[in-house]
Amino acid sequence: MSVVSSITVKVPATTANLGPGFDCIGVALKLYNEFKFTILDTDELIIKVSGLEAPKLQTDENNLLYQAFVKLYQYIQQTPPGVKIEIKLGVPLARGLGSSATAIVGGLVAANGLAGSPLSEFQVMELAIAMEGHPDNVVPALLGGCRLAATSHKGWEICDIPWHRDIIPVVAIPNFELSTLEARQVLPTEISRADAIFNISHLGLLLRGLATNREEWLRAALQDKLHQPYRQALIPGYDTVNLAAIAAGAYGMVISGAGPTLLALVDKSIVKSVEAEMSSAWMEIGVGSIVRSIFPDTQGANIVYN
Ligand SMILES: Nc1ncnc2c1ncn2[C@@H]1O[C@H](COP(=O)(O)OP(=O)(O)OP(=O)(O)O)[C@@H](O)[C@H]1O
Ligand SMILES: N[C@@H](CCO)C(=O)O
Repeated sequence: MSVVSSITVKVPATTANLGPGFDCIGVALKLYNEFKFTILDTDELIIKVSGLEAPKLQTDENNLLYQAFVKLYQYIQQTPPGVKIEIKLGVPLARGLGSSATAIVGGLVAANGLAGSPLSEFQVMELAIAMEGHPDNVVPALLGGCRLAATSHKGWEICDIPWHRDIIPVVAIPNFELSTLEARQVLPTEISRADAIFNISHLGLLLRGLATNREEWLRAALQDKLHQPYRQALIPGYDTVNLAAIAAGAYGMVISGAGPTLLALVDKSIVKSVEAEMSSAWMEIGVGSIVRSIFPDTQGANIVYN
């Protein structure tokens, strides 16, 4: 086991659910947070944050990245060392782009690397799922690509989902936050059989649509009855942006993760017009936003030893 004293981990943003795949599917995106951990010879905790929305992050032991770091040391029954953490934020916070998953995966992967890799990637993934409470962001954040997670007698089965290269995600990120906690509180605890059948069939269609880029399948597949109907009211302008995306030719629009970011899936030939229409739709009702296409990331969390 080689133990190092400094490590940098780069972790991608993710978009979870993709409409009907609530709590089980997500895809990594080429937008990153970078975390550098340096072990100190005192028991101090120093956290420095730079980049997007840096002042919003806690810089004490309540910081989620640090909590994940500590979690791994507790799991391997070691005392966490004093550490300096330098955070470069590229993923906006509490917008439905998996910022908390980057922190959980980043802290666990860094601690595992610094401790000499006592845990396998699968064990790190299990810890990450337990911390986040659902697998759909942390799994693609760790492994890259589009991933489906299902429970099994062994714990989890993870399946890589083929993604046709001409399908481009366009994200419309508003200038307000929505915490996952709040967006989960509006969901019903029970659903009807009809809604369950609706989502099972649409998720199946989505998997084939993603593999083939077949227009009529994707146009039908991005619908959902488990979470989006209840969350739309938390996102001002949802209907306006949805209509604009569809009118511009997107296959469909969904809530990215728990929101408030809205995500359109688009054939590469019309990306620019969908970006422009979604952006002006939000502007019309006075919501500032950043709208851009972001390609899927295939690498996942990436370690750089210093
Ligand atoms: N890089 C980070 N370092 C430490 N904590 C972070 C970091 N990024 C996010 N967090 C914590 O996670 C919170 C956001 O988590 P939340 O689950 O509400 O949103 P999200 O992960 O961005 O969205 P979603 O889960 O819907 O994709 C932040 O308010 C912050 O407390
Ligand atoms: N599947 C999760 C993703 C956000 O963490 C949700 O929609 O609540």
